[in-house]
Amino acid sequence: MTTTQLIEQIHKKRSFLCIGLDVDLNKIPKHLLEEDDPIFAFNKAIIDATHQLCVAYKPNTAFYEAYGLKGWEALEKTINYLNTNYPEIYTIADAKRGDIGNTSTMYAKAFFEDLGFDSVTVAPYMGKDSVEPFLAFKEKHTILLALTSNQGAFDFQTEIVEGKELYKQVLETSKTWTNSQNLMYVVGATKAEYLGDIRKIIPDSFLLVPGVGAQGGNLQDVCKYGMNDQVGLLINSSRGIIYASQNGDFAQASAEKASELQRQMEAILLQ
Ligand SMILES: O=c1ccn([C@@H]2O[C@H](COP(=O)(O)O)[C@@H](O)[C@H]2O)c(=O)[nH]1
Repeated sequence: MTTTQLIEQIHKKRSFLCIGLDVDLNKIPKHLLEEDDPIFAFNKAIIDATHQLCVAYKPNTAFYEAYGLKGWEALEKTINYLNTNYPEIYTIADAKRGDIGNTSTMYAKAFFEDLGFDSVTVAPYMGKDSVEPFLAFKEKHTILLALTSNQGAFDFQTEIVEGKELYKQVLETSKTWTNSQNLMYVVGATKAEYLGDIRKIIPDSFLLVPGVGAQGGNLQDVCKYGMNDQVGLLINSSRGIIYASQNGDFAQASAEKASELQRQMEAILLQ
């Protein structure tokens, strides 16, 4: 999906919500454990109940890799289900990859060609030759970790290196890479006060913003400092939506949580 198509979907649905599909078998309703593929059964129910309220889904691959082959198969079934039934939905593989060039190429093939995701998250710290193999896929987006939502972001990302915070160096340097127009960036909702500075460096890029809900980030603050005239934000919530209930009504409960965020987004878009 192109950036233009993503923006069209945001306006059509009056939503820039991304729902995180971080499936933990200890947290899903017990009756689903009797299914052949409980992870996919859970995802399918959540997707069917929420797809009109969001523009994107973001499975974090850790939650699939943890279950070995069955987990990877569930991930494949989930992305196939989305691409077949809801092609208007933007898909993000939150895999945080990045390695020497030939290895990055194989990661890019795995997520873009084999699985068919629209985008993948990538760590920037191995530099240009570790990220450009992802950017070589011109129809896809590469989402670079810039300023993450966790406390550990202050260990390195905000450290001053040669007079400038490291995350700012990442933003500025990444703009010089081949096909950098296909970059998006991860900025945690818990770091909303940094968004003003971030927008000075990358005014036009889309930001994937996790950390609303369970991690305490505030939607209004993120929009105040991070929204641009193309919206430019995908706000992710995972646990806050998908684990709204552990009972038979879990899908409906997730839709209610997603709807709460969508209504707030609609009000912000109308301002
Ligand atoms: O800086 C980051 C980067 C990625 N994440 C991921 O987003 C979701 C957040 O889940 P919640 O349940 O809504 O807290 C999860 O997959 C993280 O690994 C992040 O939180 N922060």
